[in-house]
Amino acid sequence: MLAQAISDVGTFRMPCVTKGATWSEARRLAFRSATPLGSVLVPLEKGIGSVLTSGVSARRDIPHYASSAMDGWAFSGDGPWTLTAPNSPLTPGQASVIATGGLVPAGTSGILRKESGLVSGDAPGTQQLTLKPDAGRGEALPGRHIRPAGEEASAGEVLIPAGTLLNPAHIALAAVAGHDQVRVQRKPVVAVVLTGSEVVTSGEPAPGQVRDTFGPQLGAVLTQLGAVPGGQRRIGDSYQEWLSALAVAPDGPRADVTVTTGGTGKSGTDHFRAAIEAMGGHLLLDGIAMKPGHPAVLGKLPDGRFVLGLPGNPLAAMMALLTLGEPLLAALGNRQLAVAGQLTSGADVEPDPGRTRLVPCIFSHGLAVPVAHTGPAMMRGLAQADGFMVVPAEGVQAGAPVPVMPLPWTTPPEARMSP
Ligand SMILES: Nc1nc2c(c(=O)[nH]1)N[C@H]1C(S)=C(S)[C@@H](COP(=O)(O)OP(=O)(O)OC[C@H]3O[C@@H](n4cnc5c(N)ncnc54)[C@H](O)[C@@H]3O)O[C@H]1N2
Ligand code: MOO
Repeated sequence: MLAQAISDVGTFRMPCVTKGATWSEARRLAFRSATPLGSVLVPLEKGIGSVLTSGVSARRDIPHYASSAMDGWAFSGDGPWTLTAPNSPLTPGQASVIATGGLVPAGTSGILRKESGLVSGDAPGTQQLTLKPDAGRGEALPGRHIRPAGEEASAGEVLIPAGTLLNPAHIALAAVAGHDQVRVQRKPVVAVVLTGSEVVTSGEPAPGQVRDTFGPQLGAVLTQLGAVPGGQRRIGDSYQEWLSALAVAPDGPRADVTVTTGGTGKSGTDHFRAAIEAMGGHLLLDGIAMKPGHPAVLGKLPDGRFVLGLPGNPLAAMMALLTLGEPLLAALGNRQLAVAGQLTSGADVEPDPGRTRLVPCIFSHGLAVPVAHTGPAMMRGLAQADGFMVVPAEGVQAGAPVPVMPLPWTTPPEARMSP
């Protein structure tokens, strides 16, 4: 149940934390807690993958001059033609050598392709150009093989409308249209703080240690969720380390969101809540009635930064990221809140009173089929999955509809290539 979002404390209205939200409430709360970041001008190549906020128009006609579409000769009037120096105006009966893309001289009627013409004589000024007998019909007609100015676009024409998700071809078109920068929706910058003195980053961990599952994947997942990775930091389990990791150096990079992993529980080494409070921040949401990932926390610091606390258990953390992080980043990036789709359940899933279960599954022939190895500390099931089922507390029976969410890296089934 959603607790009240604001409570009165004396004459102040203090933000109040929502505890134990349902899965849907948690997503909505995360989405509503943020407003879109502004737009930003970026160099062309940095705009790929961003949403354009100001349309791109042609600065002038494209192409901006009439050019030759072939290697050969520019000619004027009917042949035979006397060859003159290239790049000079032509009068009827004259022709001059031109290359593909060359500026068409004034007075040009058309372009004769190299393979369609014959040059006789050697002395400059006396060479004659004639049409080869086997040249195709119409090779010397007016306008032949000329790319007229403005053929692709007229000056002022909108080439890429605002709202377009920019791909490399859009960026090339913006360059052709004379632009050096594009105005795009700013993406949230997300810093990551990985906690836990038992976490090792290479090789095989000793008993009591765990191999880091977050460092290698979070940058990519955050990028797929529309964020710009803003650096990773690793700390142990002390409160002081938490405080200094969440503090921002005055000249350091500014993140919009900091994601932490671990430390969301209630043990002596779990400092998320205390650190947020000590820094003058507040919690927006503390815990979600879901499994796995129930200890997930969302807070906000006085500098406006959001802090998303993911549980340490690997699958729990990813489900928490997709539950809270995905809507938060969507709101900051000016995108819609994604809603669950619906498939038919391919298996019975038992009731679990009071909480939603997020069950990694594959999508196959319209069915959502749960995968094995989906304990909160496991990654094996998620690595096979296309998405996850959002199973209500009362469970779901095989053959019944079930809400599903795709994983950020999953290609929609209709877009998959056949082998
Ligand atoms: N008494 C209770 N204990 C626990 C509860 C509870 O309700 N009462 N909830 C359990 C659940 S559910 C979760 S999830 C975890 C949340 O734990 P924390 O967020 O405090 O995380 P840690 O305790 O630091 O670590 C938990 C687990 O995750 C492993 N871990 C941490 N970082 C990494 C990493 N980078 N790569 C791989 N694995 C990592 C860590 O070693 C622990 O095994 O609390 C339960 N306990
Ligand atoms: O977040 Mo825990 O499953 O619910 O591991």
